[in-house]
Amino acid sequence: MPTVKYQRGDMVMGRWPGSSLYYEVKVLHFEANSQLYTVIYKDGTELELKEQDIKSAAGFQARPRSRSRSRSPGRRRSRSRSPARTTRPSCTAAAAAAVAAAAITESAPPSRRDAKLKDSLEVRLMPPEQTKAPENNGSTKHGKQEDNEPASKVNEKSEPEKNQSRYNLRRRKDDGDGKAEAKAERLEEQEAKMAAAAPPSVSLDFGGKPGAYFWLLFLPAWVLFLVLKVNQEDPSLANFPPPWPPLESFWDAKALGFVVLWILFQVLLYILPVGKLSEGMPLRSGERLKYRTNGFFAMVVSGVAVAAAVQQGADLTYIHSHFLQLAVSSFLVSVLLSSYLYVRSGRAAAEQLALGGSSGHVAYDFFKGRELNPRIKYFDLKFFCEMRPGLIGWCLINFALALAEMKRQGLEAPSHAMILVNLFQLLYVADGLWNEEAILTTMDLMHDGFGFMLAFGDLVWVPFTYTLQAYYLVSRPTPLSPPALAAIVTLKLVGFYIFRKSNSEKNAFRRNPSDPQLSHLKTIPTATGRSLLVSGWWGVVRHPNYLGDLLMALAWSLPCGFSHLLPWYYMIYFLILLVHRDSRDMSECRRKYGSAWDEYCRTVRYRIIPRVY
Ligand SMILES: NC(=O)C1=CN([C@@H]2O[C@H](COP(=O)(O)OP(=O)(O)OC[C@H]3O[C@@H](n4cnc5c(N)ncnc54)[C@H](OP(=O)(O)O)[C@@H]3O)[C@@H](O)[C@H]2O)C=CC1
Ligand SMILES: CC(C)=CCC[C@@H](C)[C@H]1CC=C2C3=C(CC[C@@]21C)[C@@]1(C)CC[C@H](O)C(C)(C)[C@@H]1CC3
Repeated sequence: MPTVKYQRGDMVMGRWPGSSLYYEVKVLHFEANSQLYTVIYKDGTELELKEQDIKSAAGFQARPRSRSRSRSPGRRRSRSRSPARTTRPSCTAAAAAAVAAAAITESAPPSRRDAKLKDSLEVRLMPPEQTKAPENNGSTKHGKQEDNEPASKVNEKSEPEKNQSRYNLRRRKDDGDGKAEAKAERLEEQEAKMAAAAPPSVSLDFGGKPGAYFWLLFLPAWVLFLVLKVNQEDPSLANFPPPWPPLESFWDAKALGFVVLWILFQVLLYILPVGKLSEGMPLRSGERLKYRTNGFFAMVVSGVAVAAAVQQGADLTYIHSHFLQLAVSSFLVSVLLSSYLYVRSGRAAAEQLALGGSSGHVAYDFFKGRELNPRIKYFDLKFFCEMRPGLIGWCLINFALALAEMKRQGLEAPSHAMILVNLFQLLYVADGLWNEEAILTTMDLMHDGFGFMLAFGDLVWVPFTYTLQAYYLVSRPTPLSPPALAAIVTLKLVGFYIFRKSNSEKNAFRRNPSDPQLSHLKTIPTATGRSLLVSGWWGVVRHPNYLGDLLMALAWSLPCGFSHLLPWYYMIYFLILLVHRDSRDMSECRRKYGSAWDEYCRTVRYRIIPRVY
């Protein structure tokens, strides 16, 4: 039975991942299964550390002040420059990177010095509060674009503070020992392993364990409610509950057949060796997965196939008349898929699990998803489900609903409102698939596990609730005046512009921070080595992409008029989803980036809507 060396509340020295620096940390928790301690640094960053990365404070000595002045400023200057411009580092991680660099260059043997220095700069160590340099003048304020200070200058400025909290980086027994180099290598290996391990969930979102049960029951029930509601002649809220159809009408084997065929058809298009192979963001293991980003191709081929089928006499209005059965069939597929995902996640290695999905509670983990990138050979299940069957299916259903409207209302062509809804949503999906690579830097792909929430969201929620506006219009003619039409189109285009530009800016920056086209942007360095954009779109609000998306959502509902709440459902749901996503992302980024995130939030004060929220 292993003993727990450090107890909750103990103040100890914790090594910062990727560096040899130790900072004072408080032990919050010990997880027996993973043998990891959750510790909190003074800047609020929480990390999981192995026992060997924790030392008692007595094993350290404060670093003598005089030695840090002996380095060559010229050399440090060249190394401390970041490819993308950064804000002045005096009170941020860059200062600590310089501090770390200084400390390491003194203690490492000359042959390893450069590599160590480079490593520490790449890591951009975030100091605990007391290592920060003083906020010396107004020019250090973020938002001002300045060159990086040479490391020496930063060090000298922060010297008084540094001495309170900097510690000798080497273990004492390494002093003067010729084997230091080999030890450093072993240390680096340990660091890599530590970074790869999946820490257990620290806090559970979505209401935790009881929340998981709630969502597992509520989400399918809500889709059923909406589908039944939109079929009511008078879908007003007062007309409640919607009539319950006979049990046998929920099931149609042919509908299940169509759903399965559609998914298989999309699988076939996905695996065709057509289109670019894009690299995902680095995983905790350092690996970068490859994704076949041929979504736009898949959409075009699907469109041609559907058109050919209609030409051959296929009646797409079947989708309208069997909406409920198709939704139920897709639900069954999503449950089977989620069960498979949950079972296979039991065999996944620790570093393949999402940080938030390994609570150990079956319902929660089933709902949230455990495995980050479940794959069958090169077939990435999460990426495929998010971008193909449901998303392209959404357009197919919208098109079928336009045909159903013509049939139901005896029209030669779809109504203006139906055309707007179809074109707007087609543009949204086509854009998502055209820029498919950008999905690789979104929360779902980078952080969320693949479980019921996303499987159901991708296969049921998107195709059967995002089409409600078109479904609503099938039997409810909604005339639009030319000025209303023009105003709605303008709103859609403005929203789309903000959405696309901001998403592309972040994606380009995450892929290549030194992209010359982004060199005008100001950034805040963080302890993880990644920077945060603090100007451009991401300097206006913290989620400019959500703002654009919400404006587009408004433009999708407006063509349906104000007679009922039902076509406004997407707008309301989306507002709640994005506000919740924003707060999930805030806590995740706070955990990841510590005080650099706080600094970003101080600089960019509003979350989604400038000057409002
Ligand atoms: N139609 C729909 O149903 C839905 C649409 N969407 C849309 O999908 C798109 C992606 O959304 P989502 O995945 O939620 O979130 P984002 O694409 O906004 O990704 C958030 C991540 O971006 C990074 N980031 C945050 N701030 C900065 C910054 N200042 N500089 C650089 N990187 C930053 C962080 O990740 P890191 O630092 O780790 O890179 C953060 O975790 C959005 O346009 C959204 O509107 C989303 C949900 C549903
Ligand atoms: C309530 C519930 C079941 C929520 C699940 C949420 C999912 C429906 C959404 C999570 C993120 C999504 C994204 C898109 C679709 C909806 C889901 C899956 C998206 C693919 C739509 C097209 C966009 O262009 C996009 C690629 C930016 C977007 C990415 C996020």
